[in-house]
Amino acid sequence: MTPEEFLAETNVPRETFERLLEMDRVLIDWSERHNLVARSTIKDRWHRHYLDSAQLVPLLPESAKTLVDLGSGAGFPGLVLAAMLEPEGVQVTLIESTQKKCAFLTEAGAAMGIKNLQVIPERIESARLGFKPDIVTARALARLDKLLGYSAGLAGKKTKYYFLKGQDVEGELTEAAKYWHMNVIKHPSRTDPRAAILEIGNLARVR
Ligand SMILES: C[S@@+](CC[C@H](N)C(=O)[O-])C[C@H]1O[C@@H](n2cnc3c(N)ncnc32)[C@H](O)[C@@H]1O
Repeated sequence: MTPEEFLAETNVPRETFERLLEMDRVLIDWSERHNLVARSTIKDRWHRHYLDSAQLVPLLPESAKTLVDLGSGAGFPGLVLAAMLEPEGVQVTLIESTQKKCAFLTEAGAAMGIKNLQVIPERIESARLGFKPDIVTARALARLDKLLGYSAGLAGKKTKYYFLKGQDVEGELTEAAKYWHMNVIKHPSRTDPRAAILEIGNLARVR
């Protein structure tokens, strides 16, 4: 997928597209020196990473004002969502424990001219938000049970969770159901027929 094909697929406003192109310029520059995303995925990054992230936007509640992305890595999905949701006034927080990746996220966010962005360079387990986010997102961070443990520590009763999940989503749901009550909607992925997006609400621990 080319950037122009991404634009046609998502129909993002021109200004948002320019910001994503700027993110990509910084990503490619850093990728020559650092391993930010798997090298095998760089050629098809507009499909594998940008579209994979952008597909979350139509699923998110319009009333949301705060979003926290866990283990953001090179900014997927968190930095893409920050660019796409800034016009809606959504504040985006990225939590990432690797300092080098945080430096990338901060530099890319500044180059993109994004103002609704906060990068927390800490482990999720020790991060203190000071607010209960409306939305928590994550991709390729941990299996669902562990993700929910991370999330529950940060979130409030009304928080909704959107996790991009791979092939073993059913196994992860079965495992997590031993420890968590939750309402789950499983959305098909637009980028990978074997993958799914889990939308989770009403999360509570099994007692
Ligand atoms: C496999 S990468 C995925 C990155 C990105 N979400 C993506 O899908 O491209 C997982 C990222 O989570 C970060 N990470 C892992 N455990 C973490 C923790 N406990 N707290 C914060 N970040 C963590 C790692 O440093 C890494 O950048």
